[in-house]
Amino acid sequence: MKEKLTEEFESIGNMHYSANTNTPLREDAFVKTDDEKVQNIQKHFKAIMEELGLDLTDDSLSGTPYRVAKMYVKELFYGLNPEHKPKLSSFENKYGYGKMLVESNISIDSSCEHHFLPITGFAHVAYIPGERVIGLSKINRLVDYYAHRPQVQERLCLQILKDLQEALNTESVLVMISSKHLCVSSRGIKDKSSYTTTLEYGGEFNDINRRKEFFNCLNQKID
Ligand SMILES: Nc1nc2c(ncn2[C@@H]2O[C@H](COP(=O)(O)OP(=O)(O)OP(=O)(O)O)[C@@H](O)[C@H]2O)c(=O)[nH]1
Ligand SMILES: [Zn+2]
Repeated sequence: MKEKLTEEFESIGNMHYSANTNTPLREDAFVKTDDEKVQNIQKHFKAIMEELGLDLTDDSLSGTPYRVAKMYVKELFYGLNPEHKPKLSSFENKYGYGKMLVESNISIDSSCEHHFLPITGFAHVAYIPGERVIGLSKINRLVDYYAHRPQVQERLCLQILKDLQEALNTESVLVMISSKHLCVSSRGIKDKSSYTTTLEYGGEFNDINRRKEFFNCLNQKID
């Protein structure tokens, strides 16, 4: 089972890119269960808090190592466990819809792998169907899955793009992410106003007119 999961994880969408966009993982990444990971991280985080001089006998602090460990494994980083990868059910494009579909304002809640601080913002995804269409919510679910790993925004963008290209069997997919990195706004340079936009695409989106059409769709307001 564990070997199978590792294989699955490593084979994620190698179809269209020679660059390796996989999240760097240790070989033993799937040996321990999530509950074992929570137990171990709890001990390590207790040591960090004690090193900072905090008194863990205080009843407000005593549960924090467990809370943080559970939050890492089960709330912030569940996308490291391939068992949580959504099934991207696709359907035959019987109706022959052939123009652009845009799923916009998909919430991004991710974490920066350099500082383990939040990345928050939105993803906008577009594709031009061939023979297959995909359930709309599966796009949001895929974004959510890859966001819940320690990330850099460029790789997050590519991981979403590659899986959608594979599921839809077309290169004509575009993924745009605009987000704020707390590691830029709340520490270091402490720039509160800047945000980061990444844009990756293939197929028909190489045509500037297709990308303009996409940007026009983003400007539509429905409420
Ligand atoms: N390319 C890219 N860089 C990121 C992302 N998230 C954070 N970073 C950057 O990663 C870099 C890490 O740089 P270092 O110099 O090793 O770390 P640092 O001393 O904490 O850097 P400062 O943030 O400049 O204080 C910083 O410039 C971050 O802004 C991301 O998603 N993509
Ligand atoms: Zn960071």
